[in-house]
Amino acid sequence: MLSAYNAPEALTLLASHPVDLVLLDLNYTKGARTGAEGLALLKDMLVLRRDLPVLVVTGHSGVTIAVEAMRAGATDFVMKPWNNDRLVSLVTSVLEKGGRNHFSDAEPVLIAASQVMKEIVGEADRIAATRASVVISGPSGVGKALLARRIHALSSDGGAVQVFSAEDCQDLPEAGGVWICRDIEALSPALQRRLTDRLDESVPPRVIALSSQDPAGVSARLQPKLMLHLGMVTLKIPPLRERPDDVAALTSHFLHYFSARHGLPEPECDASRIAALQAEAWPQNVRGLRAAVERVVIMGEWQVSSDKTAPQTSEALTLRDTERSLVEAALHRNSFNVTKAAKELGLTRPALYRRMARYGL
Ligand SMILES: Nc1ncnc2c1ncn2[C@@H]1O[C@H](COP(=O)(O)OP(=O)(O)OP(=O)(O)O)[C@@H](O)[C@H]1O
Repeated sequence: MLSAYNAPEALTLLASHPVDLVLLDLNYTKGARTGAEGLALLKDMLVLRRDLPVLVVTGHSGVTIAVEAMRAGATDFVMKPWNNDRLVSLVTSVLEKGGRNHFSDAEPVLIAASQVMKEIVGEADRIAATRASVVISGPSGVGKALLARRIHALSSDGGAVQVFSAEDCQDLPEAGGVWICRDIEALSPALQRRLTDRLDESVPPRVIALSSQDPAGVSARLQPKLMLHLGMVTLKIPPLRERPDDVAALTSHFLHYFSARHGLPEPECDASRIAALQAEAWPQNVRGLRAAVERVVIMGEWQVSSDKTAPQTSEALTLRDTERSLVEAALHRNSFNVTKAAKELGLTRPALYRRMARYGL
């Protein structure tokens, strides 16, 4: 049996262990009475594991909130103070019925501890149930694809989702439904026109467009008619270095997750370690932090500033920084004429676009 005392802990356990059933107190924080926190956690758990049996336990907030929880996907509820025999028989019958689908359809957990991420996730959840298209922008590795999958998971389009990249897209998908399109700004003018036509149809696909450009960069590169459809809702995820609260929460999540996944002990992590991680630049954002923490788990020790890794990191950073400034300078010299800048840099236009997207230029 596993116990968690707050939402991030519960989600981490769920992502890293084969859980058959959850018993969820709808007011798990001392003094909480409305049941709102329990309902929010229930929703997050069901995003992670659509078929997870969850029995909610409710007292103060009464039967209305229990009914709301059932509507949101809880399997059943028990009222406080509960009768032990009834609870045991309920648990047994749910376990006997339940399919044991532990990991197969599990989505990675989306951790949002900072205020800014909470607001973005709140907005994403709010529009998830609609058919609105959305643009999610933010530098590489911040979690755009993860947020897009969450929107899909919470939407009523339970069906298949088509994920494709505009960069190597020769044609649009035939089927409708939900389309997650990476690097939307790289869509060719012809495909932009075709996409606009599809979105004008009576049953258009729902497009979740992702881009490493900021919203202004996206609208500068897409045709105005297409932007009218896509730009209805824009969510901008800031780089990880601007979200220290998320660095702390993600580190503890990944430590736990990878320890369970690799069957290894969880390395210690104190406040000074977290402070050091919060001071890092994280050029690859959450993707970089995730890989760094997995490495710590596998190696069994923190080597972030060891002799072996430090030079590699700084060399990688220097190369990256140099490339970024070369690309930026060439673009400025050529007044953002991509054809001329690409020629000057000895790159093809798509290769330059890729770098511009990578560096958010
Ligand atoms: N808030 C988060 N909580 C947990 N994991 C996260 C979070 N954000 C990102 N990740 C993880 O970081 C990795 C990168 O995320 P994702 O692929 O969604 O980023 P992206 O912005 O779409 O990147 P790119 O633009 O390079 O495709 C994934 O493994 C994802 O699960």
